[in-house]
Amino acid sequence: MATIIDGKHYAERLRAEIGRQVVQLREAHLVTPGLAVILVGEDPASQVYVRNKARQAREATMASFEYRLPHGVPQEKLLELIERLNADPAVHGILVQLPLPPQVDAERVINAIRPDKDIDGFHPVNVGSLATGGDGTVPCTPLGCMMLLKHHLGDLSGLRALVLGRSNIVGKPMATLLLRENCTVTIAHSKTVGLDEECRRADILIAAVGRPRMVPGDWIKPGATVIDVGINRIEENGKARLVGDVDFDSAVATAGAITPVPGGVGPMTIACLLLNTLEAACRQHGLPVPAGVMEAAWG
Ligand SMILES: NC(=O)C1=CN([C@@H]2O[C@H](COP(=O)(O)OP(=O)(O)OC[C@H]3O[C@@H](n4cnc5c(N)ncnc54)[C@H](OP(=O)(O)O)[C@@H]3O)[C@@H](O)[C@H]2O)C=CC1
Ligand SMILES: Nc1nc(=O)c2c([nH]1)NC[C@@H]1CN(c3ccc(C(=O)N[C@@H](CCC(=O)O)C(=O)O)cc3)C=[N+]21
Repeated sequence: MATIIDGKHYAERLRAEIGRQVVQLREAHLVTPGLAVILVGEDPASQVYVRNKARQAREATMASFEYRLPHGVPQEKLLELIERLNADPAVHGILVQLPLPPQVDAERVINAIRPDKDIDGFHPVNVGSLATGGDGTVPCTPLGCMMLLKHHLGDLSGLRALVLGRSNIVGKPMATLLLRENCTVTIAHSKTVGLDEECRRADILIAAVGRPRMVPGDWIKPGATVIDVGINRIEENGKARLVGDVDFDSAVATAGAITPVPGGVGPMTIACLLLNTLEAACRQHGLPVPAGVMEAAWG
């Protein structure tokens, strides 16, 4: 039986430590980190995430600003709002919830965010920084996955990692982070031939596909560490529920450790968003970025 990696618990501890750092920052330097979240349209799943982000930011005593724009909002209005937030000294982090409706060019919107306020790490400046080993913002979901992996495995050097999915927000930055930790990295996607065999070679399997329970237990190398990023809403026995990209019930018998859905990567994503906002606030005020936050939180 696999060890269940309790992302919810780790995220709670991390948020508590971030909260302590926020209080120190305010007491020592009169700075309150501010997070602005923009949601376009009424996608129910996005509404849940945005609500959770705002609530958890406030719990960490950060300032939270929420902007809800109608589905049909013209691109110019969205760009104007970003310009305003770019210039607002109370806002240190700006997140535009993806996906965006078709009349909006997501690339243009991301490019409009000031790179030092891009707490998602999606701006090309931050993407380039990650690729070349710089210290720009790392995307929240891969950062959260990496924290769980390092805490569980310690040194990742020489391990074979398979990243299933190559999106800009999860798969690609995840692969870059694993490479930085000296893993031997394979990236698989919808055109990959022999996916089951690729998976069976992996000591670390990251699933970020968006297909409910696509990875069965017999694709998993015995003892492997499995990080399930997928968040899929399905209906089962007449009830709505969330499942990952991995078939948890069969995977738990083969894997050495596995993250559940819900309660795995999702809560870590939000905790890392708050961490990125705290760090952005420090940088924007010319203050040192708090070191060892994860160690302080988890011991
Ligand atoms: N827990 C969290 O915090 C977060 C969870 N998510 C979840 O993670 C999942 C992935 O998200 P995201 O990266 O944005 O998704 P995308 O849809 O952007 O990317 C999906 C990737 O999976 C690949 N893929 C699709 N079908 C298959 C298949 N049958 N076999 C192999 N590869 C396949 C695609 O390949 P190709 O490139 O060839 O099309 C693509 O690279 C979703 O469930 C999403 O909800 C996302 C962000 C945060
Ligand atoms: N610009 C941008 N940045 C993102 O980081 C971003 C985005 N857009 N668009 C959508 C995806 C998805 N995402 C999640 C965040 C938290 C949970 C989360 O907290 N999940 C809980 C369950 C929540 C529930 O019940 O729905 C869990 O897994 O336990 C899930 C998914 C961030 N994303």
